[in-house]
Amino acid sequence: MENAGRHMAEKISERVSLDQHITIVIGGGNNGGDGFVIARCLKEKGYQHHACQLVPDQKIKGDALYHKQVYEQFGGMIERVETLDQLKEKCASSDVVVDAVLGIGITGTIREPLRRMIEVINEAEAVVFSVDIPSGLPANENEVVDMSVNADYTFVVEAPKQSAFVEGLAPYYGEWEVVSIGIPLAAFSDQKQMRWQHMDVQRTFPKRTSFSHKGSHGKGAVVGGQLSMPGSVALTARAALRSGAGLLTVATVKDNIPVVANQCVEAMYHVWRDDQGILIDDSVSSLNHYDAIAIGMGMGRADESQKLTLRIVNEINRPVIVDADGLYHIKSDLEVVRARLAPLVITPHLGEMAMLTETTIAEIKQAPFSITKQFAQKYQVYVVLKGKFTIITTPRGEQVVTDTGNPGLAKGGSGDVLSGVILAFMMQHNERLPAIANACYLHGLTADMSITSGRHTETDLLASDVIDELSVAFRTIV
Ligand SMILES: NC(=O)C1=CN([C@@H]2O[C@H](COP(=O)(O)OP(=O)(O)OC[C@H]3O[C@@H](n4cnc5c(N)ncnc54)[C@H](OP(=O)(O)O)[C@@H]3O)[C@@H](O)[C@H]2O)[C@@H](O)CC1
Ligand SMILES: Nc1ncnc2c1ncn2[C@@H]1O[C@H](COP(=O)(O)OP(=O)(O)O)[C@@H](O)[C@H]1O
Ligand SMILES: [K+]
Repeated sequence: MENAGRHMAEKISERVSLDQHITIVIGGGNNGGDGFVIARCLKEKGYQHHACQLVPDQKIKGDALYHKQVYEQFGGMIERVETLDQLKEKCASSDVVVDAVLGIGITGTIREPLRRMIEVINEAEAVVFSVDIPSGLPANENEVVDMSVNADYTFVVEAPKQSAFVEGLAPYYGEWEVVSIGIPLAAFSDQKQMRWQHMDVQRTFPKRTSFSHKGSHGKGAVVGGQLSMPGSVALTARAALRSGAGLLTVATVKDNIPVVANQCVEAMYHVWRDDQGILIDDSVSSLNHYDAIAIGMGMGRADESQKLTLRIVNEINRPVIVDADGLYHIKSDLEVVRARLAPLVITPHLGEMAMLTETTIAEIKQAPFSITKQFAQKYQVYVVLKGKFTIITTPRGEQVVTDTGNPGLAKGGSGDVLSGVILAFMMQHNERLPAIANACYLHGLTADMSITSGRHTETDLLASDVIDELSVAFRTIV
C-alpha cells in the first residue's frame, strides 16, 4: 500500500503544479488506504490538499487505518464528509480530485450515500485521477456499470484489469497507466497480467543465428485470392516476407498470378485449380511440404472453396492460420476443427467471432474474454479476436491482450497483413503464444509509429504502408 500510494503521488505531482488544489476522496477499504498514503505524500511535497473521508471511522480498518494514523501523525487533517453538499463544496474548490473511494473489492450495486457521491464527483469540473480503478467500475467484463466515476486518468496497480480492455467499460478509465509496486502480482491478487508489452516482445523475439539459411526461417504458403481479390493474398505474402519468412509461396488462381507477382517479386507461385476464378477442391497434400499455411484471405465463400478449406484443416498436419472467408468455411463443420491435432489459429474480427459462436457483436463486446476462451477450449484452437484491443487465447485458455494499433488500421487489408505477420512468426518461433502475440503487438505498433512519426495519418495509412513500415517497429526490439 505504501509503494502503491507513493508511486501514485509521484505520478500526480508530474501532472499537477504546486499552486493547484487537490481533494482526495477516501472510502473504507484498501483503495481508501492508498488514498491516505497519497494524501501524506502530497503533503510531504507541499501540495494544498484536503483529505476527505466519505465513510464512518469504524469502516477504516487494517492497513488503511494504519496509514490514516500515519497521515495524522504527520500533521495531516482528515475531514469527515457526510453530505452531498459538503462534497460538492470540496470538489468545487479543487482543481484535482483523487478518487480513492472504491477499488476492486466492490460487491453488488453501489450503495448510498457513495452512489450519489460518485455522481457529485462526475459533475465536478476538477480533473479526476482514479486510484487503481474508477470507483464503482467492475474489474471484469460482462458486468453492468451501476454507477462509476468517469476518470480523466487512472493509475492502475501493477496490471490493468479486464475491464480496461472492454469497449463499454474502458472509457471510464480515461487515460491509464500502470503503477508498479515492486511485488509480483500473484503475491497479493488473483488478477493476472494479461497485457502483452514491449518487454515481452523483447524477451521472447527469436534471434537469427549467423549460420541460419532460408530454410531455418520457414517455408510458408498463402492460399486464397479468388479472381476478384488478388490484393488480399499479395498483402499477406508481402507481410510474411517482410516479417522474416524464409520462403513464401502464394497459391492462387492462374489469372491472379501476374497481378500478385507484380506486387511481390520475392514470392513463388502455385497455380491453384479454379472454376471461373474461384479456388476449388484439389489435391491438398502438396501443402504438407510447407512449415505453415495461411488460408482464407480473399477466397470468397463458394461451396468448392469451402470444401477445399475444410480439407486443408482436416488433412494438413502443419500449423494453419484461417482468416476472413476461411472462417465462414470452417463454421460449416466445426467438428473438423475440433478433431484436428496440429495447431490451428483463427483470426476473427468481432463480426466473424459472432458468426462463429452464433452470438451477436454486442454480446462479444460485453464478454470478449469468456466467449473467446470458451470457443478456444472447446475447439482446441488459438483465437486472435481482433479489434482496438486484440485478445489472444490458447487452446488451454491462457489469454493475453495487445493494445497497440489505432483507427488508421480500420481499413480493408489490415487483417490480411496481420495474417502474414502471424504466418511468418509462427514459422520462426517454437512457442505459439509468443509468436502470435508478438505479431499482433508489432502490427499495431507499426501503425502507431507510422502516425507518431508524422509519415502517415489515421486517414491515409494503408495496409500496404504498414508492411513497408514494419521495419520501424522491428528496429525497436532487435
Ligand atoms: N490487496 C493488496 O494488497 C493491495 C491492494 N491495493 C488497493 O486495494 C484495493 C482493493 O481493496 P479492498 O479489497 O479492500 O476493496 P475496496 O475496493 O477498497 O472496497 C472495499 C470497500 O468498498 C465498500 N464496498 C464494497 N462494495 C460496495 C458497494 N456495492 N457499495 C458501497 N460500498 C461498497 C466496502 O464497504 P463495506 O462492504 O465494508 O461496508 C469497503 O469499504 C485495490 O483496488 C487497490 O487500490 C493496493 O494498495 C495494492 C495492494
Ligand atoms: N481502432 C482500431 N484500433 C486498433 N487496431 C485496430 C483498430 N481497427 C482495426 N484494428 C486492427 O486492424 C486489423 C483489422 O483486421 P480486419 O478487420 O480483419 O481487416 P480486413 O479483413 O479488412 O483486412 C486488426 O488487426 C485490428 O486489430
Ligand atoms: K478508485
